[in-house]
Amino acid sequence: MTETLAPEIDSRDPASFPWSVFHRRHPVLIERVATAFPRPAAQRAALDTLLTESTSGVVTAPDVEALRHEPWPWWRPEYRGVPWGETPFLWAESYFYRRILDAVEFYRPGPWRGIDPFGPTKAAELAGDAVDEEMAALDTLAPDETWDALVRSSLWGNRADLSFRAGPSAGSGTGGLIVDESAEFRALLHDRPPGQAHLIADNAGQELLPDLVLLDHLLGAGLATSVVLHVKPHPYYVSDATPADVLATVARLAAADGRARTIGERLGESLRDGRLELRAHEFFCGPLTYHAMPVDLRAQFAQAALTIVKGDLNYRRLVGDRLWHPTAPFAELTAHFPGPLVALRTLKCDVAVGLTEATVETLDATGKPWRTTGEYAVVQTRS
Ligand SMILES: O=P(O)(O)OC[C@@]1(O)O[C@H](CO)[C@@H](O)[C@@H]1O
Repeated sequence: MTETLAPEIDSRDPASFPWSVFHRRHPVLIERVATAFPRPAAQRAALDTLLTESTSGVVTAPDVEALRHEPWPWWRPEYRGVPWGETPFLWAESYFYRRILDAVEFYRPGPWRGIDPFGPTKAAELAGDAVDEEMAALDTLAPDETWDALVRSSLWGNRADLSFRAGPSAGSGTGGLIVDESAEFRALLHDRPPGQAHLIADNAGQELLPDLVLLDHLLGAGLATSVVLHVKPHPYYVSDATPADVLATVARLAAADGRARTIGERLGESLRDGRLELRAHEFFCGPLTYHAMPVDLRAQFAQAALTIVKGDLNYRRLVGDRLWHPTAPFAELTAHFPGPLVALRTLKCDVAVGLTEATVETLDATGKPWRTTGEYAVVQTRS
């Protein structure tokens, strides 16, 4: 049971998934950030220093100059001098991404201020064929399959996370849904009076596009009176959606043909008339779980008819970044979250909860990793 907290995940074990994130994914990521733009040598050096420090050194304090321009309220002085792997994985990853922003002078007044270090990769994905295919597929949907198809593409869009492509563990096949509460999700919207629906976004590109289409559907089908889309206020994890990414995605839809264009134009209208509201709370870029949500954000979800929580990182923050037993009850672990919720998540880290004993046995019996490959997914609800 969950009365006692399971161990918090860290990245000290070289055989662990979090270790591979720091030692295999991050070098690829740093190289990409370093070369995506012709950066001055000082930025390249700062990125290299960060990589060396986070793989074989100890945690150092954030740059004072950077903090003057943008505070990072989550700095923990007790971690100074500690090997990165011995700090909580959730904190360490978050700090790593903040340090990337500092290395590329994201907050420092000057020419690099506000330039998204992941912008080129996100732009390439948004311009790519996969997005064209997703948009073209909208024209083939029969009305009676629309809901299921939109939920499916929002869910599996999470698998397309760009950080995944920086690592070796992306599987090719799709394992499938290992918790499927799609019917409960549907009921939460279809069998209740419509209210304000919220969606906590995850990645830009192939994930954000179907998220936006889903929100448009909620409005158009009368399943929500208004919708709120929560994104990161600034670049965070490699492919995380920012307000600029939302606007680019709406523009991409509106510039397409067929149904995608209609949806894009309608989303633009909804942004203008406030039926679709974009919010970007600073907390979304912090290393804390949602148990520690500030009161203003908590109040927003408390009055929501439903909150859709997207992706792997949001899931870790929702249930806690801990080595829970995979049968630990989802409802119990998310009881702290105000209001009804649904999690749409492909599994890309060690955290797994809410599975049945039989499912765990079947997955374990495959003899292959199932928690971290993105091949499996869950739709989990709590009313
Ligand atoms: O939240 P997302 O985009 O679904 O997934 C993000 C994520 O998979 O990337 C990291 C590894 O790079 C994981 O720690 C993390 O959970």
